[in-house]
Amino acid sequence: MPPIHLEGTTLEGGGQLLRIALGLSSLTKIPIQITNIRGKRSGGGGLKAQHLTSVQWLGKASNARVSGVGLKSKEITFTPDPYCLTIERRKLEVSASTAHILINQNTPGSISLVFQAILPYLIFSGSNSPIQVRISGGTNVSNSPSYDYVQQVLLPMLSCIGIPPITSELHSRGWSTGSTRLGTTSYTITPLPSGSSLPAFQLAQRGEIRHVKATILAPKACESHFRDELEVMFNKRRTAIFGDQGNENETEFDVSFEPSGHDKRFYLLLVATTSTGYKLARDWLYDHGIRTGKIDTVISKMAKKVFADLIAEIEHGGCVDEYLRDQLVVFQALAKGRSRVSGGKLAPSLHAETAHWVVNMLLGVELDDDGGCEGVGFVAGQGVGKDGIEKTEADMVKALDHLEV
Ligand SMILES: Nc1ncnc2c1ncn2[C@@H]1O[C@H](COP(=O)(O)OP(=O)(O)OP(=O)(O)O)[C@@H](O)[C@H]1O
Repeated sequence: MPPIHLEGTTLEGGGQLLRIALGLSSLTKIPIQITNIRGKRSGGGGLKAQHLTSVQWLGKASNARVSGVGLKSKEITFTPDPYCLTIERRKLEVSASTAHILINQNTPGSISLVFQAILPYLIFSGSNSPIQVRISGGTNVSNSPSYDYVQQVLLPMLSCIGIPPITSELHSRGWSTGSTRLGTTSYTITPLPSGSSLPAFQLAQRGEIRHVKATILAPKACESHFRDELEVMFNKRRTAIFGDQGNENETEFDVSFEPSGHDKRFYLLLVATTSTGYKLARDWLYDHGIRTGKIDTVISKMAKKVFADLIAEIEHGGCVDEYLRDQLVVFQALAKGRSRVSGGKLAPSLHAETAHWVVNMLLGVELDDDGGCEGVGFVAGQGVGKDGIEKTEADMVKALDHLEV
């Protein structure tokens, strides 16, 4: 089968195109060729360490032939072994208990984006035992989901769409701001049972906003000022958040604070929970200059902006925020039957459109304007190619145990 060609400058033209394509290729065994990787990014594009890690891991897991692997590489061809029943025999001791995966990055490349790349593969691996994946890199990195976003938004929302619960553990934080620093997190995934599919899911009725949680990571000395600023801001925006009826409940706003360990590390996440249990969020890892004596301005700017962004998410009326919308597309495409994720009045972001394009290229799935699509019904531990033909019957738990890059 000749590889499907994906031009890396298409739409958003960044790393997400590569991650979704690799995840789907590893599962379905459809070979892909990506040219002009991250072709719309400044600095010449190509694979950064974080992307390279994902290519290497998925390549090993699916026993793929990969050409063009290397930092800054602008073109790869990825050909998974169509008969890869069990790559286990290479190095692995099979255990009936939890499988362990270690992924070590030596720069603070986003842990969440590596996780995003390998997650579909793990969920649909057909493993009958849980899989624990431990990844080092950055937990708080610009332009990517923070550890906190994954824990408070992505994982609960995956559970809302029918994916067995995934737990997370933060061992240490890794930062791209202040002095750069490596961190480590673990996730424990219970894959879909071998032979089963993810049933179609509907995120269509959002319900009312019931609660807002703020997570602050900042220098310890700012704690009380940051908390006060958020309280004031929240009280002023109560109607915009909860609507005219308001929500007079005392427990509607929680704030948690963790010292960031550096006077130039500021992060704020706001998560709104709806009456249907959905989560909408916005955050900011402060990435502007911080002048001595101007910390109050930073805090006030952050609180204002993140509240304004959250309110804009609430006002569009959808069930997911802008970021989650693109992150759920791959699961819609793999699910069995017609799934829908309502993004409200907001047009899909360029990232979401890119995700639509990739799933269409690889699986033939088409998303409509309403956020709906007919998924292929991918069978965990097996595989359905674009032609609907079953490719393998991999027992990937054996393959995954102690797989390390
Ligand atoms: N603040 C955020 N909260 C949650 N998710 C985010 C946030 N910012 C970005 N994302 C998600 O991170 C992903 C970013 O993809 P993108 O292709 O831009 O990243 P990348 O691999 O770092 O590549 P590049 O360096 O090419 O931009 C998308 O899935 C997007 O939804």
